[in-house]
Amino acid sequence: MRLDIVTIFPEYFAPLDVSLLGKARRRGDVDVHVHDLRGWAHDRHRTVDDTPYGGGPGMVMKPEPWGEALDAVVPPPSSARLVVPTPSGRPFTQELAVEYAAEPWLVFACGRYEGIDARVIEDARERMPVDEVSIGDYVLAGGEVAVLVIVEAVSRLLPGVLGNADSVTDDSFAPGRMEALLEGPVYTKPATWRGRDVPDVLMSGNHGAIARWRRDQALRRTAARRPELIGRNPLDEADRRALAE
Ligand SMILES: COc1cc(COC(=O)c2cn[nH]c2)cc(-c2cccnc2)c1
Repeated sequence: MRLDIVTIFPEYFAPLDVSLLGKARRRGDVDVHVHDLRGWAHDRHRTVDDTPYGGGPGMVMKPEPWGEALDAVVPPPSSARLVVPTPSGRPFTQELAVEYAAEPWLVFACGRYEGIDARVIEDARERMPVDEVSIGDYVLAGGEVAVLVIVEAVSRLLPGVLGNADSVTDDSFAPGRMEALLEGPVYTKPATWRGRDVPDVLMSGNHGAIARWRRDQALRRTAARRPELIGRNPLDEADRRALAE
């Protein structure tokens, strides 16, 4: 997979060498290229923003540098999938992460200020798929952190990046599973820590009972923290009992 990232803060992406992605890069599974948008701002001050038409606070990113940058990074007629993190985007979900993990080429546009001139997205849509995605209902100063989130969620799904392949299919939001339950509590050695014991069932070796206990914990946690997700899961009698207790 090739990833291109266009930003006015290329240094934001130094962490990509140390995270999960570092391994994937060294293995050659991912090829990351970071580009400084100012490279396509030709005035003396390398200006990338200007005041918004119609007035209002803040600044808007100018279309010309973006147009030239995207033409250079994705030379026509080639096509990549353009991902633009923005508070006004559609929700970035595990399902979309799985979709992105299957893409050969993703290009990320990091917006700053109040956003990017809308014509940049319109122009790009004429020659590549463009997704405006939100990683959450809050406003960041720029898209860089959102790109790090998306790139990490996607790269961990790439074959071989995670040590244990199972842990990806067991993800609570993995679309492969019939459900979207939150992860329940997890434990490791020591068996007793500060006077607190690991639940006996997990020490029992009874894999049926362990699976039941884990599902009950996930159901209860989901009902308590994300009740809106419960309805997405087919519940059997045992599930309903667990929720009723
Ligand atoms: C591309 O246009 C953008 C991008 C971003 C950075 O992304 C996020 O904030 C985000 C991404 N998922 N969740 C939040 C911020 C704005 C913006 C809008 C209004 C006022 N101030 C800033 C516009």
